[in-house]
Order: sequence, then C-alpha cells, then structure tokens
Amino acid sequence: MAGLVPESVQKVANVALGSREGDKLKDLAQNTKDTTNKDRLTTDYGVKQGTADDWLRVASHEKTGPMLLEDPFARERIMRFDHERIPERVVHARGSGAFGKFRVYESAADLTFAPVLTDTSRETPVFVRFSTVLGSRGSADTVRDVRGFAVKFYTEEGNWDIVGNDIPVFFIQDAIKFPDVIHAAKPEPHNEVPQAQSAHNNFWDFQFNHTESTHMFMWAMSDRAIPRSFRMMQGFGVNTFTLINAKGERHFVKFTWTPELGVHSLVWDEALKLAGQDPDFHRKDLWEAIANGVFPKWKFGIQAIPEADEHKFDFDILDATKVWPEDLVPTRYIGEMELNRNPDEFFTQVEQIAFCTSHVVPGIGFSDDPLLQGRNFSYFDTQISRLGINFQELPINRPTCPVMNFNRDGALRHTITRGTVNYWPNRYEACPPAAKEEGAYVEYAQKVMGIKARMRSDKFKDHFSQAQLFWNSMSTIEKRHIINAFGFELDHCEDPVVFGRMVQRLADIDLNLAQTVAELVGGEVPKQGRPNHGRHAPALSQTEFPGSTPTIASRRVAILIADGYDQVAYNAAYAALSSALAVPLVVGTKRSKVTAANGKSTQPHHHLEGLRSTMVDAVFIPGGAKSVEALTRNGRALHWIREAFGHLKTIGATGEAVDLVHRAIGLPSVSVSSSGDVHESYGVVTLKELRPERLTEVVTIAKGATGFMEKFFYGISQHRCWDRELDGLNKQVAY
Ligand code: HEM
Repeated sequence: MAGLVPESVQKVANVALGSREGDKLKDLAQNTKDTTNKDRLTTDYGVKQGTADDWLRVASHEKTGPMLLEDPFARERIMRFDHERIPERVVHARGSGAFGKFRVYESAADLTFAPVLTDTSRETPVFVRFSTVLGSRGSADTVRDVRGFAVKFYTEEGNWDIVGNDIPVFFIQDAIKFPDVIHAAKPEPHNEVPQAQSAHNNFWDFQFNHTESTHMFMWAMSDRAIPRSFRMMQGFGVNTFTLINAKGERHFVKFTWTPELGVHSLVWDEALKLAGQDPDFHRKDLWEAIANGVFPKWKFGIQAIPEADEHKFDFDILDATKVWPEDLVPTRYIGEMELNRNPDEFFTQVEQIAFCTSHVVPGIGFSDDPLLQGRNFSYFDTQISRLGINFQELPINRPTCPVMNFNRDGALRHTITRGTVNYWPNRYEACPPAAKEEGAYVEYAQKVMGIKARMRSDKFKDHFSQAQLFWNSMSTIEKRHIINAFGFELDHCEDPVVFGRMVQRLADIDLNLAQTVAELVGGEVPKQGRPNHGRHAPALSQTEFPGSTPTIASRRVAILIADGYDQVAYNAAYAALSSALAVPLVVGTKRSKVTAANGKSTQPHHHLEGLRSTMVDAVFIPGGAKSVEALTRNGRALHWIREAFGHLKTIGATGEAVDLVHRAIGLPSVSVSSSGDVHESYGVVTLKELRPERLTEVVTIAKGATGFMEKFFYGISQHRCWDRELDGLNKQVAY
C-alpha cells in the first residue's frame, strides 16, 4: 500500500532482487508482510477482531461495570504487549544498521581460498550494525564512546562476521578482563550514574590501575570517539585473524574499513548539545543518506604477516592493544562495501541480528589472540540469553546457503525437519559430515606445544610505547582535542585519588600532555615523564583520511531566511546544493510561509528554535534588507551564526547578510566582502554585491576556486575550518 513502504526502499529492493545481493532479500521476503488497508485486524490465532477499543465488560449506556477476564482478545493484546521487551545487549545496546553489498576488486588468492575474498565477480549481501558501547538502548548517539562496526557477510559458504569497532585497539589483552572493564565503564553500581559516559570515577580508576588500557584510552579521548556520522568512520576487526591460501600457507591478518567520505568528527561542544537536541542524530543521518540514495561506501583492506614472521616485531602481533603500524605492515585495499537499503523493521532486523567473531568461513581462521578466543565464546553465549537458543533461525541471522544438522528443539524452534533420525552416524547415511572437497571447514594444522599457565608472552607487558606512538602521530588540532577531552573527563571525577593518579599516568605518555591536563583538572603537576621514543605512524591520525574526492554529498546545509529574503540568492543556493546531493534545510523565523522581497514565498522545513545549528554542517544566509533586519534583531538567529562559527562550520552570506554575519561573529580578524568580489576569511565566505549571473547551479568543488558557491562548497567539503581553532577564534565567541 502506497505510503506504508517507502518508495525508495522498494526501488532498491526490486533492483537487488535479480542479483546475488538480492538472495538475502528474497530469503527475508519469506517472513515479510506488508501492512495494507486490505488487511483486517485479527488475533494472533487468526480470528478477525471487531473492535480494538473496548474490553468486554458488564456495561450498559447508563453504567460501566467490571470487565471480564474471559475476553480472549483483550487478554492477548495486553499479555502479548507485557512481554514485548527482550534483554538489551549487555554492551553495544544502542545501534542502527542497514543492508548492502560487498565485492572484492582485487583477488586475495595469495592469502586465502575463501571465495568472498578472491572471486571478483561475486557480490556478497551484507548487513551492518553500528553502535555505541556503554549506553542503554535509549541513550544518545553522540556521546563520547567507541563505536561498534559489525558486518555480517551472507556468503555462499555460510555467514562470516567481522565484529569490529571504529578504533583499531582495545582496552584489554585477555578476554577474562572484559567484565571488569565494562563494569568500570558502565553506570556505577550504587546509583546507576552516569548514563553512556566514561566521565566518572570508576572508569578512570580502572584505567589507572590497569595499565594495558593506556593505548586505548588515548584513542577514546580522541576525535574518533565523537564521529560526525557512522558513514565517516573507519572500521577495524581489531583482533588478529588468519587467512589460509590454497597452498595451505597461513598469514596473520587484520581487517580495515575506510570510508569514501573520509573520517570526520563532531566537535565536543556540538556532541554534548546534540545528545539533548537530537539524541538520534547518527541513526537519522544513516537513514537519511540511504533514503536519499547517497549510499555510504567503504574500502576493505587487509594487513597481512606471513606465519614465519610472527615474532619479528617488537610487539606481540596477537595483542589487541597494539596496532600494526603501516610502515611495517601496509594495508592493502582489495574490496568495497556499499550500504544501500534501510531496514524494514528495527526489532526483527537491527535488534535481533546476532554477530559472532567465531562465524568464519573456510579459508578464514582464528589466531591465538587471547581476546579473540574469549570473544568467540562470549557472543554465542550471550545470544542464547538475549534471543534464545534458536536465534540462528531468525530471518536476519539465517544464512543464504543450505543449513542442515542434528541440532534440535529448544524454545521457539520453528524449522520442521522431516525424517526418522536425528543423530549421526545413522543407518541411512542421512546428512553426513562434508568432505574437504565438498567445502568442509578444516582447521589449520597448527603446531602447539607448551605448558598450561595463566600468562601471556613478555611482549604483552609493554603498555606505553604505542600510546606514545599514537600521541606523537596526532596533528596539532587532534592533540588539543585530546587535552580538552581529558579536561572534561577528569573534571567529572570527584575523587582526587582518581584524577590525581590519572594525570601522573599521562606523564607515561607525554610530560607536556600530563602537565597541561594537571593544570586544567587540578591534579599535582608531574615533573618527570617517561622518555618518549619519538616514533610516528601517520595513518593513526584521522586527518590522513580526508575522503577520496572533495564532496558535499549528504552534507546538511541550513539556509536562514525571514520575510523579505533575496529570492535569487536563495534559489541559486538551493539548486546548487541539491544538484551537489547535499541536503538543503530551509530554516525560517517561523515555519509558516516566508515571503521573499519579490513577493514569492517558500515554506521552511523548520524554524530557528526547532532545528539548531548543531544539526547542520554549514549555513548560508541570503541577503534581503527586511529579512536581514529581522534576523539581526533575533537573538536565536545571532546565536545560530555564532554557534556555527564556534563549531568551525563554513558560513556563507550574500548581500545585506554579509553585515549580519560580520556583526554576529564580531571579531576584527574575520573580514568580509565589501564589493562584487568573493571574500573568504576563516571559513566565512561572503559576497556583498551579488551579480545573479555569477551564481551557477553546477559547481566544481576544488581547492583554489574563485566563485562564491565554489568557495562555499569547497569549505563545506573540508568538514571544518581548523584555522579558526588554531588561531583561537572560536574561543572568543560566546555560543
Ligand atoms: C576487540 C575487542 C572487541 C570488539 C571490537 C567488540 C565489538 C563488539 C561489537 C561491534 C558488538 C555489537 C554487535 C552488534 O552490533 O550486535 C559487540 C557486542 C558484544 N561484545 Fe564485543 N567487542 C570486543 C571485545 C569483547 C570481549 C572481549 C567480549 C567478551 C569476552 C565481548 C563481548 C560482547 C558481548 C557479550 C556483546 C553483545 C552481543 C549480543 O548481545 O549480541 N566483546 N562487541
């Protein structure tokens, strides 16, 4: 029925149905129903219901008497509702996801015989779930936290899951510590405070006492922990897996996803405000991009180390608190993933999907990474209590290849398997194990000798070298953000033991970092630090990943107007933004019609109170004397401009609006156009005298452009104007 199933979703689904990508959609279709106006309301046992409004009771027009428990319709509705909730995930409870496809463009046959990584003609359907780690299902999207990046590949050989994060290392080396790190990070036990935050005593108490977390907490304090969008994050498998090739050779590998749009983050003040103003910011962002057909894409990369080289590094390659620096082990990009279809129903798809690190297909294997081995146990185990023992039968989880075995029964089993035997071996030779030639998973014949002991290799004991490597590799801006993040986090620790010790710990990474943070948060200023090895690894900085080409596709750009706005400039901006696949959002002083100086009118998408500057990437203000006068007298409009400036966003203005922007920002070092020349100053792009013929709809986004739209769009494509922050201007404006 029109309106109930979004058209864009149907379109993509139809295209996909003829392809391998469509195999999973076809499979899901067996369990998918549409709600239409031809349907009639029934009970779960199929009997039509005549009313959904009144419980059966003893009643008359004069008197409402007691209701009757005998009403099966009412009982079913209430009891069914009473049991709607299932336990949320013990970690990564809040998330959102989408369908898509994966393809390798270069075979990795030298590393593996898994067709998903070698067959360049093959398209593999995927479902991806992004998540935060600490918060409950209803918590905000933009909190400071690690983001989950879990990919399920529905391959022809079975499901393969890469259950990764947007940060390449982890807090612990051995899975046995997982309950401790999560308990310490989640809300404290006595008062269940704070929600979805690492800024509290217990988190930082653990970080101090558990030095193997040092590298990871540096990443968690960096901009990686406040992404602008799920679409602008890298993904990392984190753990060390293995690939086995047709010759039987084994390599240790790490998997990486790198986004086409580049790696970009929010600024902290914006993230904080968004958590209240639009807690679903990331969820909506992913949905909106896919619905608008701007499909997010990631390149898929592998780092590989031959088995013989396992011990050639000064870190243990099985230690999940260490990266493999790219100068030692370069990433080879061999494939691409695109997300192109929003889910049909959140619960049955995003909530019920169950990822597990132990889901690997022939040609892919595990390593002795002590974190991975514990994860391989934990996911399956928790899914039994979250979803029930038959969770693999759920439509979103079941593979697209045949499944047959003698696992039976259990709550909510619904596959009906015919036959008189449910065991192997049986007299009919029914369902025998597969031979290797038939595609059986055969474990790599790994030689293992040793003593039973609760220990790890000595290289696991180095907890600081890579924390220093990370710090050394940050850009000036990223370092500032890390200092500010510690300033915020430790300020939320009331216990002086906690923040006092933590600033001492920072001296193990960098003395200057420790001293600056100590000044900020009030701890004793350390006098001596651990010597720094001085090494760098550029790929650790997200500034190394600006995106494949400058683009403003999917960027949200506000156009601020009031009655009397200049319609020529407005129209030109709107058209150019739309043709560049950005999302123009018209924001008026009111949401009812706003009339331009030439008498034409437009209906804004929002008004200034409803949509805040935090929810957009850039702002454009067209001229028009009356409109600009109204905006100048409107405190919220002035705040909008100042806040966008403070959050380092590109601001564009033409005609009379140039003076408004100049006045709102009020800094002598930010200059504006006073003629027919386009002027750019700290990401503020202005053109005082507008000649309409200079506004074109088709804009080339490139460095050094001279036109107004070109400069404005190029600024947006660069994400933020960092010079504003480097020169301290954002600190001089109240927002
Ligand atoms: C390398 C470090 C780790 C990474 C990258 C990671 C990543 C993830 C991700 C992305 C999810 C969410 C999956 C989804 O979207 O449904 C998740 C959930 C989970 N993780 Fe991890 N995790 C790590 C370490 C661990 C460890 C060490 C354990 C336990 C020993 C663990 C236990 C869990 C559990 C129990 C869930 C909930 C699963 C569910 O309810 O379906 N994780 N993890």
